[in-house]
Amino acid sequence: MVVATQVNPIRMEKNREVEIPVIDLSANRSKVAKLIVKACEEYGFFLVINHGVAHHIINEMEDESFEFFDKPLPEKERVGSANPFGYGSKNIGLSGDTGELEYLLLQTNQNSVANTSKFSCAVSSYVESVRELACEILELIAKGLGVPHSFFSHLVRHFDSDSLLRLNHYPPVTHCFHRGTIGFGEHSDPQILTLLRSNGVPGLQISLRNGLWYPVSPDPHAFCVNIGDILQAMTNERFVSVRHRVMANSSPNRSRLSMVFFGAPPPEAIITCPPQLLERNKPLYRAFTWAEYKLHTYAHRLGETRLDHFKIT
Ligand SMILES: O=C(O)CCC(=O)C(=O)O
Ligand SMILES: [Fe+2]
Repeated sequence: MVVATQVNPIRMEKNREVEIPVIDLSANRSKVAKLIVKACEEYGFFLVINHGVAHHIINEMEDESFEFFDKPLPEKERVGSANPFGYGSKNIGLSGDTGELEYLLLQTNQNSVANTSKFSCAVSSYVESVRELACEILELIAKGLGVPHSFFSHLVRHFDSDSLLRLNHYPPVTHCFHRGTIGFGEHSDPQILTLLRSNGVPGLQISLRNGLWYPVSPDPHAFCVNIGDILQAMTNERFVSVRHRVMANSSPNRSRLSMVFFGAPPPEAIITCPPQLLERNKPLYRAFTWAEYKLHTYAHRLGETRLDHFKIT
C-alpha cells in the first residue's frame, strides 16, 4: 500500500521577534486556504514555497533584468521614462518620492508583451506564470473566505487587467550610506495582490499592526505575497494591506534585484465588498472603480494611506 506523505503546509520563519508564515502550496488545499486567510488577517503578508513557477523562468527573467540594468544610462533611457511605463531612476512616481534604486515598469496586458526579443520572451513567460500563481492564491483566499471561486481571480485573469511587472534594481550604496538610508519608501501596494521575488540580497521590511518594522529574510526560492489596498476594501478590512519599505542596499558588491508582479483589476471594475463578507457589518468603503483609485493614488505621496479617501464616514 502506498501512503501519501503528509506535507506540513506551514513553517514559521524566525525574524527578530516576528514569525512570518511560510506556506507550502503543495499541501492539502483546504488546509492551505485556511492558513492563507489566517496569514492575510494577521500580517497581510506571507511567503509561499513549492509555488510551481519554474526555476528556469525565474532565472531567465533575473538574467535579462540584470542585463538591462547593466546597460549604459542612455540606452536604458531609450525605453522611455516611467510615465507610467518605462525606466526610472531615484524618482518614484510623480509626487516627489525618491529612493536608492532604478527600475523598469512594464505593462502586462496579454497583447502588450507579445514581442520576439529575448527580454520580451522572458517577460511574457514570467508574467504568465506569476499571473497564474496570483490567481491560484486568490482562489485559495476565496475558498478560505467562502466566496465564489473566481470572485477575486477573475479580475486579474481579465483581458483588460491592469496588472504590472516592476523590476527594481538596488545597486550597493557606498556614498554617504547611513543605517536609515531608504531604497524604496514606506507604502502599501494599491492593487489586489503582489507577488515579489528577490535575489539573495536583503532589504525588504514589513510593518505590522504594532507599528514596528521587521526585516524579511531574502529567499530566492519563495515568493513574498503582499495584500494590496483593493483586497483590504473588498474584504471590508478583514485583511489589511501590509505597509512595507526597502532599506538601501548596504552590501559592498552585490546588487539587490526584485521582480514584482502587481495583480490588478481592469480599469472599469467596480470595487465593492461581497455580501458574504459583510455579514452584519456595514460597508466601510464606498464603491469605486480601479481607474478612480489609481488616479487618486498617483496624485498622492507614496506613504499616504490612500484608501482613507474612499472610507464612508
Ligand atoms: O523592491 C522591493 O523589494 C519592494 C518594492 C515595492 O514595494 C514596490 O515596488 O511596490
Ligand atoms: Fe510595494
